[in-house]
Amino acid sequence: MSSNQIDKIRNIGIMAHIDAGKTTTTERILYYTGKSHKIGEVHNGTATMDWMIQEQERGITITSAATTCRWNNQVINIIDTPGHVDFTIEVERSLRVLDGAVGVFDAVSGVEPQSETVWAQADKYKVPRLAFVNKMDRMGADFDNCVNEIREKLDKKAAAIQRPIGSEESFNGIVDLIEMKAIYFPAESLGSKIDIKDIPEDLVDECQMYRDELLDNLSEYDETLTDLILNDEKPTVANIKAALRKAVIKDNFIAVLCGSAFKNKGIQPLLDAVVDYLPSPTDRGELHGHSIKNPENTEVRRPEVDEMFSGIAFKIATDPFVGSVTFVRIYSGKLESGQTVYNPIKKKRERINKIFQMHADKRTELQEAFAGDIVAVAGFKDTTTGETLCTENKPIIYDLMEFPETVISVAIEAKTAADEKKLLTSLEQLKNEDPSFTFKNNQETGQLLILGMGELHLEIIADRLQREFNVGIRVGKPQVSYRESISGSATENNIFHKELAGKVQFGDVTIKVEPADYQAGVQFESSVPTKQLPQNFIDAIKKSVMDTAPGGAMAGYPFLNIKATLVGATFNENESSEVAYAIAASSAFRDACKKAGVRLLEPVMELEVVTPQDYTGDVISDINAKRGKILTMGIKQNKDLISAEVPLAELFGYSTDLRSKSQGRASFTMKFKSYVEMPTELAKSTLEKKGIYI
Ligand SMILES: Nc1nc2c(ncn2[C@@H]2O[C@H](COP(=O)(O)OP(=O)(O)OP(=O)(O)O)[C@@H](O)[C@H]2O)c(=O)[nH]1
Repeated sequence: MSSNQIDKIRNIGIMAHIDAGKTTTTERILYYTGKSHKIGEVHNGTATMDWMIQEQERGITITSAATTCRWNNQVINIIDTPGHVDFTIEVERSLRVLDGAVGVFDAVSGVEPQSETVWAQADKYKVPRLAFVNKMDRMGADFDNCVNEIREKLDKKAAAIQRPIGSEESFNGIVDLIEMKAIYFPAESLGSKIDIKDIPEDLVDECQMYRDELLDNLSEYDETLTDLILNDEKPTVANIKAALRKAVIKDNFIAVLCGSAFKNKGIQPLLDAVVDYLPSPTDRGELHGHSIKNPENTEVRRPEVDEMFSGIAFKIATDPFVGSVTFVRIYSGKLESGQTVYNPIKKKRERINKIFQMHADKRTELQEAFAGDIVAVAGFKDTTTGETLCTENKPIIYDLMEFPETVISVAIEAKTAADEKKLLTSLEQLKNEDPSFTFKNNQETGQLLILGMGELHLEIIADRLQREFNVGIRVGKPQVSYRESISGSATENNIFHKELAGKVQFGDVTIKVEPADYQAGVQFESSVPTKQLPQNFIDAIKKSVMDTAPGGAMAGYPFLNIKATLVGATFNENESSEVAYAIAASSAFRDACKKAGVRLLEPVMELEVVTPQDYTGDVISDINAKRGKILTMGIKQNKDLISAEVPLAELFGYSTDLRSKSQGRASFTMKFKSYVEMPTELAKSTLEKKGIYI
């Protein structure tokens, strides 16, 4: 169903907090668009989009699944993303390549913490959105509260374009505020047939009021609409739709819809809204990237089929039938099976052996694919997540995506020698698929550590190793993944001048290190001019510093928040060698860090607890005992809402803790906030428990 009519494509993501109903909504979309003939349900493990065994067993989405369907003559490519914070990389990489998104909210819970995170991710990539307030059938559903929370918590201009008819058990339809019609979804037809009627009399005034509010909001974005309103003329449905489309696409205005995916209500109007208001790839405009020769120069591509090919590889997965496949969003030009494309970051050619359109874990082979399409490609060897693919004669590099820092580790060991053999290649494959996962050898203990975003993330990795890759492993307890940083500035020189491989080699490097205020590894700069030291030696120094950084200088944890500057170097015409500069750079960098004072950093989480008031006191004193800091207190659904920052080290097993403290009535969510310096004595005793003495 690939389309070379690019303005008829919508590439959308479905995103939200865990359990808001993303997968259920997507399953209904597949059913009503005729893509599937039976409705799949999350709770009985039959959802098409949750195809992994771990997803079906747990009723959660772990990996983002892609599919394609048609609605009103348009092609909609959909990516259903996970809601759990441990799988945030899936949301990040999907949003990087999507043109629009539907944020799903639970009508009872409103805007939850993970919704705030995914909305911030969508803001970063400027992805226009619609909001779907789901679960209107649940007790306590409150549509207006949800609209207000979108405005307040997500800081968005938003207005309802629908009103619910009835609520909770009696929720049975919606009013379309643009057409001013009531829409019902009779249960007998599983919602396939819809009845359009006049608005119930008791709702007419209320709906008129909300329609006026909508028009008021929209007049800011569209002069035609403003003129009509000022002249007391009635805008047509077409006028309003045009203004809304403009507002959503250009200014990130949020149109809010409602329904109940589980009860089959509200899905067809949501699909109409996707087509009417979310952008096609053309609406997103020209694409800007960097030139390969001079990264300061901009390269531009039009989102058109007759333009040079360009795309982004945003996901690598293992397909049981095809092997490794790379998901590619095509931004310009077209791809043909058998063709070769260029990866300008790896400086490698990649062959397109096969092109597939994916439907969760099923696939249809295509001979060609066009600008705007999202496809999976078999045959790539070197390309990893986030890299650009383009034509070799005029390369372009699109901005890379950001990958989150790992915060937790678990030691694993192979059960048998045969398992040992398979373990490293399996871990390599998992790492290739998932940039938020990594593994390494713990230098002190010799143990193999797997590192990731949270307990659930690593639990799923361990489970996949055993079941999918058939590797027998023993798994240790989760441990905090610490970082090292420096508390001041220092400069160190190192000279390497020795015989190596039968030849005297020379390298002289002076490096300055200073703390940097950003949550990323090490940043390298050179203030040495290339007439003093040729560029290839500066490159070797940079690579050596970057390779040294993950090993730290105190307890073997990766360095974070450090700026390293090459401030001095001498050159020896006959003896200078890249290896010698690399060796000198590694020592100079580590020594400078030690001189500057190495500190241990620990991950701190943002914790939100919702608890009945009876337990608030206990919950707060427990947070204080865990070295936590209470940030704010509020009310949510008649319960106390406590926001705090707590070190991850104190939060292992918190769900059991909180359950017993509140007799199972309090709930919590947490997400990574930042790495923070540990008090010296605590850092010392933490490391001593690991057998490291500083
Ligand atoms: N009452 C009610 N329940 C719903 C509705 N939509 C979904 N659910 C239920 O809510 C639970 C979570 O739904 P999912 O569709 O898995 O939610 P999700 O957002 O995809 O969850 P994750 O992908 O794991 O984050 C399931 O048990 C659904 O059956 C709804 O409209 N009303």
